[in-house]
Amino acid sequence: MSEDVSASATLEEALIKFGAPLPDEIRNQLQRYVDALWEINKSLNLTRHTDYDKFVSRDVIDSLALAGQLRPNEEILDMGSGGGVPGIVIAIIRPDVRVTLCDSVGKKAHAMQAMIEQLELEVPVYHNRAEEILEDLSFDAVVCRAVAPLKKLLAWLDGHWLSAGRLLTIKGGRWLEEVKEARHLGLTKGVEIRNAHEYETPGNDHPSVIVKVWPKGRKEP
Ligand SMILES: C[S@@+](CC[C@H](N)C(=O)[O-])C[C@H]1O[C@@H](n2cnc3c(N)ncnc32)[C@H](O)[C@@H]1O
Repeated sequence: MSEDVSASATLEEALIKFGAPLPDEIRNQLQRYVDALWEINKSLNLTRHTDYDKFVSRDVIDSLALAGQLRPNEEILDMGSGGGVPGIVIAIIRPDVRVTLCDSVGKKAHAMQAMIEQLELEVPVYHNRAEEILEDLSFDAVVCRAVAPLKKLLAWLDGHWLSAGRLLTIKGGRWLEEVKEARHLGLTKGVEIRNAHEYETPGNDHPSVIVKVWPKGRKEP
């Protein structure tokens, strides 16, 4: 366990913080995923973190927060999953949600495929840009973390809202500036944007925010 729980948290602490008393089987699977990713990351740069507890306290907590915004039976696309954050965590802790992973970089998609097989999860993994997938498949929500500024996400999803459903993206203290930037570029005209959930992560001064975006005219999803 980390000495300084204010700066980082163990997996157990992260789960307690989110009031997620998960069955042992799911908790063990989550631990297996974190261990597998950590092992792969020694040879392949899938997460920028070098500190295991920090990875758990930022990435896993973000994923748990996002998982809390999803409804039973929803079908979601994790855009730019990298090493599986938040998609693999959501697939493990929310077996009632159907997750699809994608990354535009082949080595990341292949590493995720290997972890999905190791964890025996039924999760499709695509080596594609999310926009390409949205040409053929439909989802209730697109989720993403640390992929791009809001202006880029909105530009990519423009014209794909029927198949994207809504966007749930994790942002930091600058999220309102990102909204202003996107508005200035005329990228917010067709959408509603709202702070759907705010939460603290260990060692961060600013709360993290889950920003929800959906097409104008549609009832808030
Ligand atoms: C900084 S990484 C973040 C990975 C992961 N979401 C996380 O939080 O650790 C961003 C990832 O998004 C991928 N990416 C960027 N644009 C994308 C797009 N339009 N569709 C799919 N993947 C994309 C990149 O290849 C990269 O792996």
